Amino acid sequence: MIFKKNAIKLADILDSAAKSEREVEIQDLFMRTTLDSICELGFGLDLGSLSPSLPEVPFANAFDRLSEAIAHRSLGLFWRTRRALRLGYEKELQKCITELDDFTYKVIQQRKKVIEEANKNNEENTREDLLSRFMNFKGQDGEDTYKDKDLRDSILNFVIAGRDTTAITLSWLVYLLCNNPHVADKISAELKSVLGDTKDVSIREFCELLTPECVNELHYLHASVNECLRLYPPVPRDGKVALKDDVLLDGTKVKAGDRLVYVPYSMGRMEFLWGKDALMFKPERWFKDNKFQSESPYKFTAFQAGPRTCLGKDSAYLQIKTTAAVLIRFFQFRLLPNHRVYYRLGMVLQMINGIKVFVSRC
Ligand code: HEM
Repeated sequence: MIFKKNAIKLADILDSAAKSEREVEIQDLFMRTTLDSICELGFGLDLGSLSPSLPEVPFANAFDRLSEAIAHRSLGLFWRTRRALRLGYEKELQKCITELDDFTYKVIQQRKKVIEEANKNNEENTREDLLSRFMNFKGQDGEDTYKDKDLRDSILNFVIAGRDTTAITLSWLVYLLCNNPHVADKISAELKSVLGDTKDVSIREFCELLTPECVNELHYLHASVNECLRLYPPVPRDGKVALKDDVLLDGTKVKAGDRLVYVPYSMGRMEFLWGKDALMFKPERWFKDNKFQSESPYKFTAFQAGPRTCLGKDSAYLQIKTTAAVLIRFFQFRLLPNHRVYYRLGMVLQMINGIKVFVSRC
């Protein structure tokens, strides 16, 4: 399974950092882990960004610059004029779009060739990645349902939605566990009670034991991930446009075309929603009578609510919990003294200089 494979690659990199007592920037490693996973799921492509040499990945680089440029557009005035004149961040944004387009269209053309070749040889196209599935859709006239531009948009949408969000959650989780080691201890105890004693088990053997059914039983780990998403939602603010006149629950009138913004970052920290200890990282708040209790998505808004709720939520939990279980079982993390963690301006709640940690084996 893709998530386990990449969790093992990540663990191997951390293992060598632990042996050489090197500091690591773990947000970058998580970004590589989730990028490789989503590219394999989405394109059926092994980008190899998590290989031991940690190569420069132009595709990922263009994504990061694009996110920052879009955030500048949403804050700045006169962006249409800047776009027309290709000034400042608008120039950068166009450059990033071209780089991402070139990469994606190349992948689409390569896949088309593979499918044409298979058709010629009367072989079935059995590839299961999203791109291949989208390409298999045909209209009644036998024509492709999705044109190249639709394929580009769908695939990039999945990469944008799936890479940063999951990596950012893992990064903040490590940050929170470094500051709350008693929570890491409780997760370790839960791993032991669900998987048994894994003292003499290798990382690969541990991953074998970690079936999706086992991952589902890790309620305290799930609660810790939810606490992390409550305090540090990867999509910290989100905007909507009203399609028709409406009245909000508190009586506020909304007109068709009005823009509304909701802010999961603030909602996750409101005392009237979460109590006096709203700012504390406390996985226990997700348990009632010793049983894990989920919250309404209109209160816990990290994945949004309603018909346009996140499509990748289950997949995200599976990857986050699988990766976190491996890391917590085999490693301990310590924040680098004097490394200050700051938010980065962007569409998502990334850290500007990442998160630097020392890592050691448990
Ligand atoms: C912790 C991880 C994640 C968080 C917090 C998250 C959050 C969100 C949020 C807030 C939205 C709504 C955005 C909007 O409409 O304005 C969304 C939509 C979406 N997400 Fe996620 N996401 C996560 C992981 C993923 C993953 C791993 C995938 C794909 C494998 C994914 C796929 C999608 C898709 C396709 C949509 C669009 C749904 C639609 O418009 O109908 N997400 N996500």
